[in-house]
Amino acid sequence: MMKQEVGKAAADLVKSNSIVGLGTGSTTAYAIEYIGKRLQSGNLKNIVGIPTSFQAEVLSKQYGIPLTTLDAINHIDIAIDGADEVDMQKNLIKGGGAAHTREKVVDYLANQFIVVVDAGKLVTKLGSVFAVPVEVIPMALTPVINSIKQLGGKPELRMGLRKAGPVVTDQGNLVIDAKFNDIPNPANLEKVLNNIPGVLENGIFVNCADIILIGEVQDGKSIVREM
Ligand SMILES: O=C[C@H](O)[C@H](O)[C@H](O)COP(=O)(O)O
Repeated sequence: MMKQEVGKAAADLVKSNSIVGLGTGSTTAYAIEYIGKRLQSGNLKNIVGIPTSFQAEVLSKQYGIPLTTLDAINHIDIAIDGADEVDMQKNLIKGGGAAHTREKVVDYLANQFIVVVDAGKLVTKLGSVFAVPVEVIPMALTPVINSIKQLGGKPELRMGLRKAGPVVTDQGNLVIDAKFNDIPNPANLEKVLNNIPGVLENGIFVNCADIILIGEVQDGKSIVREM
């Protein structure tokens, strides 16, 4: 319910004649659904979406949102995406759905990036609950795992659910979930992780989010507030 409300609130921020980054995950899925409904009802006109994953592409097609690629456009007006953790400085951990690499490309390009979360995603210290997803090319798996250990992280290869073996990303790579007990400097860890040979991208997003929309229950009612 909270996810639905916050997804709808974000969808309402999309204006006609705009290019929209469409994020990944269960919360953004509601935003995509409502954008589709607004198009259908004529309340929203002439938008084109840039999907951040195969999931976003499938959902957008299902809800009738026309899509394009980054080759065909020169800017993104607004992007809507979920997050796994949000700290007070609007730093994020993303990639719970293994989509953080494409999400980072699209979300950073957007003039306005709206994050949609429920209140359970808010943390005082980034990394205190969630591990940092690190997308790695398959041949580099072992050296990257060793490098993460040297950085003080606890790396775990993400395994599939209802699929034997590891999760494979939309790019055909693997995901290591790296748990750090403390991330004193998220911007620095983002750079250090991306500097390990064989790492494609990690899920720390710094200086990217403009608006955080938070869904929560107050007095038994679902409400949406801005951070
Ligand atoms: O890779 C997935 C994304 O970063 C999602 O946006 C993130 O995991 C949040 O997903 P959800 O809204 O399902 O919690």
